[in-house]
Amino acid sequence: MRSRASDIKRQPSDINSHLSIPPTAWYRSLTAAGLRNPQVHGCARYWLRVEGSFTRALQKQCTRSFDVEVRQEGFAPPSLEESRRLDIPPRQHAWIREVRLCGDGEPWVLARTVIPLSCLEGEGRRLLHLGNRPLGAYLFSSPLWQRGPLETGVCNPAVAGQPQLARRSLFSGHNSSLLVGEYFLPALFGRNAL
Ligand SMILES: C=C(O[C@@H]1C=C(C(=O)O)C=C[C@H]1O)C(=O)O
Repeated sequence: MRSRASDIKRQPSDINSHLSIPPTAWYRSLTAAGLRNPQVHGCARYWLRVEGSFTRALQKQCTRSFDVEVRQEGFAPPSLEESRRLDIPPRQHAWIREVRLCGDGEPWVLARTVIPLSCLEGEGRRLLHLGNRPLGAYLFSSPLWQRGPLETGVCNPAVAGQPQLARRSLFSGHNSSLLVGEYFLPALFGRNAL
C-alpha cells in the first residue's frame, strides 16, 4: 500500500517545526508588504504597528501568564542580509538570541535578536545574561536605546502553522545597533479582536 503524506511518522525534531522561523522578505512600507500578502491589512496590522515595548503589548493580552522561553542563544554568524542591515562585516559572529514569547502558556511569537559584538561592551554585557527575562524590559528601561523605523516581514512558510508575517527594527545605542525580529504565530490572532 502506498503511504500518504499524512501517514509519515513525524520525528521528534519535526514536531515543533512550525515553531521555527521561515525565510522572510523585509519591506520598509506596510503598503509594499501588502502587495505580497494582503493579510498585513487584517488582524495582524495592530501587531505590525504597535509602538513601545512589544512585550508590554503582549502582556496586556494575557489573562494568566506571560513567559519568555529561550530556544537558543550564543555566538553565531548572522545571515548576510542581517549583517548588511546591521552594517557589520559579513560572517562576523554576533550574539544571537531566539525565543518564544508565550501568552497563557501558548507560543504567540517567535523572536530573533542579532546583537553585534560592539553592543556587548561595558553595560551591554548584560545582554549576554538575559535568560528568561524579556529583552524589551532592558531596552525600554534605558534612554540609551532608540528604536528605528519598523519593517514589515512577509514570510515564506514551509510548514503549516509557521509565521506568515513579521516585524523588525534596529535599536541603536551609543555607537552600535542590534536587530530585533518578531514573527507572529497563528495563535496570536486566535484570541482577540484587536
Ligand atoms: C524588543 C522587545 O523585546 C521582546 C523580547 C524579546 C526577547 O526577550 O528576546 C525579543 C523580542 C521582543 O518582542 C520588546 O518588548 O519590544
